[in-house]
Amino acid sequence: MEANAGVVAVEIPTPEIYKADDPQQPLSRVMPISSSRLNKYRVVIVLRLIILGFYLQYRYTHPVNDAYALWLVSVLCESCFAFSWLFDQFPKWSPVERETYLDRLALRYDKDGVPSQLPHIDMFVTTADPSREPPLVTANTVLSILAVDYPVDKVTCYVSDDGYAMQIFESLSETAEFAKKWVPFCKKYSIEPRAPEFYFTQKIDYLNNDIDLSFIKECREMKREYEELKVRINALVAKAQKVSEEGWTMQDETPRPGNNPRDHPGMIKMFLGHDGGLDTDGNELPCLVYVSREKRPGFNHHKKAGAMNALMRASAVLTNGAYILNVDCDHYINNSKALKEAMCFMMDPAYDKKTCYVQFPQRFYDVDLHDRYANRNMAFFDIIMKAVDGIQGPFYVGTGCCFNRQALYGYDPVGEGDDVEISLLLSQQSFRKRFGLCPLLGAATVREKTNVTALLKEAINVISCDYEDETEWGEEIGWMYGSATEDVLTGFRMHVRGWISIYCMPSRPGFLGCAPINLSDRLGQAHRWAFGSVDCLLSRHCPIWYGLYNGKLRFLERVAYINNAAYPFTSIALLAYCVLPAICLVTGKFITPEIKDIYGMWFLIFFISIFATVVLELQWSGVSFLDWWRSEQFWVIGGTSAQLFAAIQGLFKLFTRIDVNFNVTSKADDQKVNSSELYIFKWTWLLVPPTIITIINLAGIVFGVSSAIIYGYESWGLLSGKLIFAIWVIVHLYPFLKGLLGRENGIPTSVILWSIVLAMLFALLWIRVDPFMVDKWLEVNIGSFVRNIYDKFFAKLLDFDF
Ligand SMILES: O=c1ccn([C@@H]2O[C@H](COP(=O)(O)OP(=O)(O)O[C@H]3O[C@H](CO)[C@@H](O)[C@H](O)[C@H]3O)[C@@H](O)[C@H]2O)c(=O)[nH]1
Ligand SMILES: [Mn+2]
Repeated sequence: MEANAGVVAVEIPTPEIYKADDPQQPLSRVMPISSSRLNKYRVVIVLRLIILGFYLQYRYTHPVNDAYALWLVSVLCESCFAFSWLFDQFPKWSPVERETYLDRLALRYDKDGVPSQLPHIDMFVTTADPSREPPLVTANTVLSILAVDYPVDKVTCYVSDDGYAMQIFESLSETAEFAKKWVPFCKKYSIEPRAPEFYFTQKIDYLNNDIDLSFIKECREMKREYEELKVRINALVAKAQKVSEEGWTMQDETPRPGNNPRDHPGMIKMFLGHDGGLDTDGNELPCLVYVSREKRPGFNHHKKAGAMNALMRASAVLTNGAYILNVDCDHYINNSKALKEAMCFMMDPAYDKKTCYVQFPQRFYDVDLHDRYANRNMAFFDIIMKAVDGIQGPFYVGTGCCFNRQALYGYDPVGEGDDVEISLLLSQQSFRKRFGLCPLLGAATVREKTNVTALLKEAINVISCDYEDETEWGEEIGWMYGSATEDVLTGFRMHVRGWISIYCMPSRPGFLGCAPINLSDRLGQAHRWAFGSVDCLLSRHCPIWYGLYNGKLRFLERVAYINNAAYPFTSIALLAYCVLPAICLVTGKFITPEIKDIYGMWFLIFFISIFATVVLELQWSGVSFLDWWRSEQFWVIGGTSAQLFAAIQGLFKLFTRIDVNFNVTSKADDQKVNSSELYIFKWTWLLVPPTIITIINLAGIVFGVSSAIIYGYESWGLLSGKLIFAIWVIVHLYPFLKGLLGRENGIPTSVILWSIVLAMLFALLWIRVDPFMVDKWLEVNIGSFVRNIYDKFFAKLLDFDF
């Protein structure tokens, strides 16, 4: 400013016309997070690191002599937390946010009146269990895809049915019919979202003046049609309850071979598309392909990853889209521009040759108002993912992710001066060893629409059980096998090859899915994730050293992956730490010497620094305090249950090779927010440790307070330290308790019995620790305390002179 003082302002020539179709213009932009905020955050991180050093130094040099074991355990736990904090914190050094320019994309590749230049996208939907994943849920997802805002001949929707379920198959055929009316309606009025169940449950303001009368009429008509579709799909579900042994008869009266989901031939059926009939406006619709891969006993089908690989080959044969976008059956497209959003990155010259995937955050439609079990997972989706996006890219989280097909084929990103047709480099022989016998895989050629019968035959061939024998599917290419969470591993392999990924967060969420609503489903999911992580850490893909030799995985990205794989192990320390306050309260010992000297200061400063990092982190990420607090609570709930078991099982598997199952999470077929489903759960072993922790801490508080009142044997400073410690634990476990007690059927007797047994064991243990105190306490309690009360109140009452 000052340099310009007194100088006549020079007019800066404005560009004649703003050229959005200029190929030099980027299609997206990194929006660095306000540097003043970020810098404050970084300063506080460094301060916290220093303070942590002093704090730990004090802890190590000041053992509690009369409670050495307590002190040692607590110091070990604290060191473990400090260590895991480092791994969690440092990848968050330079988070980013991004912005896309859809208008530039349209001007450059999708001008009105000319054939669209946008690339072909194959959309994959996976469903596995018709009893947990209602066909209506899948139907809605499929409709949102068919109606997506993208050239119809450039989208194909593949549905993988791992349950080989008639109700899924037939409801797809109903859905295809309904799409002929639904898609033109969506496009005509540009409605959002384009999944009818969710469109019709949102409030439509019919009284708004701007609203078109013909819209009202058509909307009512569509709603009626959709209700009819629902009735028909529900009828199919009901019909499927009674299945004969010989198999099904399909709608067109041809028999369907077998009905055993574990033993059946591969099946593909195409609906809509080029010669599948036009919609009510006379336009073509995207092709919809039902795929149920072959299943035979004795084969390892590799769960979801196997299904994805089968789809990848089938789609390579039939359409060979350059990009693949996969969603779980419950994750419908909520923003019809989502595909174009992804293309803003994939088509951008700055990114196109090195971006393996564009990941959207997982968002949910059915989370209860208070998000009791941290389903929204904001600390992950809005903090960690934005942070790794600033390094080498977000993790792949299994759904709402658009892949570059070449990256899935295991190729390296194309560098400067590299040959684009990489597949040509492979000899015939190594090609077979890699991709199997089908010659159509691996290359980037567009499929002709003719000759569909021959292509279908080839597609059936590539989804057979033995196709992958002696190939690199699941090992080097496609979705990775051998992990309960194939997703993170698949993305990790790409990052190791030097690809980058991108996090795409349009303001209207791209996809919405169904979160597990009750505690047992939620813990089951947390368990599968944690087990997948542990498994990865102990496998040959261990992020600590896997791919170190080629040096393409950036250091902080590696740290983030290590943190993602190792976090379940902190649960062992967490368990110990949550039991400590109870032990402290009943034994009268504490993990620190007196809180009064310099230690008290470090302790306080340390907590302030933790609080400051949290506040600043919430500030740059825009996450609310409540969301953060829910994640924090779930860290303790999941840590003392799901993750703890996963960590133990992971170690167990290392020695015994026994795997865990992929139990599909149940999906409700409407928005059952705050419904009774929230309270339904099955009792599992997962619930034992947090239940015991709560009980013993509550008992400890009662014991500690009462004995201090009567007995007054210790300093109030130490007592309040212990109480805060115990309350900290209980407050974190509160949503868990609510889930446990709030259920409709009451606590199963087995839980109560086990709790009593374990509480007694705990008491015995404690009596062994300090039998003298027990006697003293009992005497005091039953003796003087009761007599005191009697003396004070009761005796006075009796003395009352009538
Ligand atoms: O043998 C199987 C098992 C599962 N699935 C499908 O996999 C998807 C994910 O299953 P779900 O039970 O919904 O798991 P979530 O815990 O909700 O899923 C998250 O975590 C998984 C990894 O554990 C990822 O694969 C998912 O994409 C991600 O949404 C569903 O569409 C299933 O139909 C199959 O296709 N075949
Ligand atoms: Mn899910």
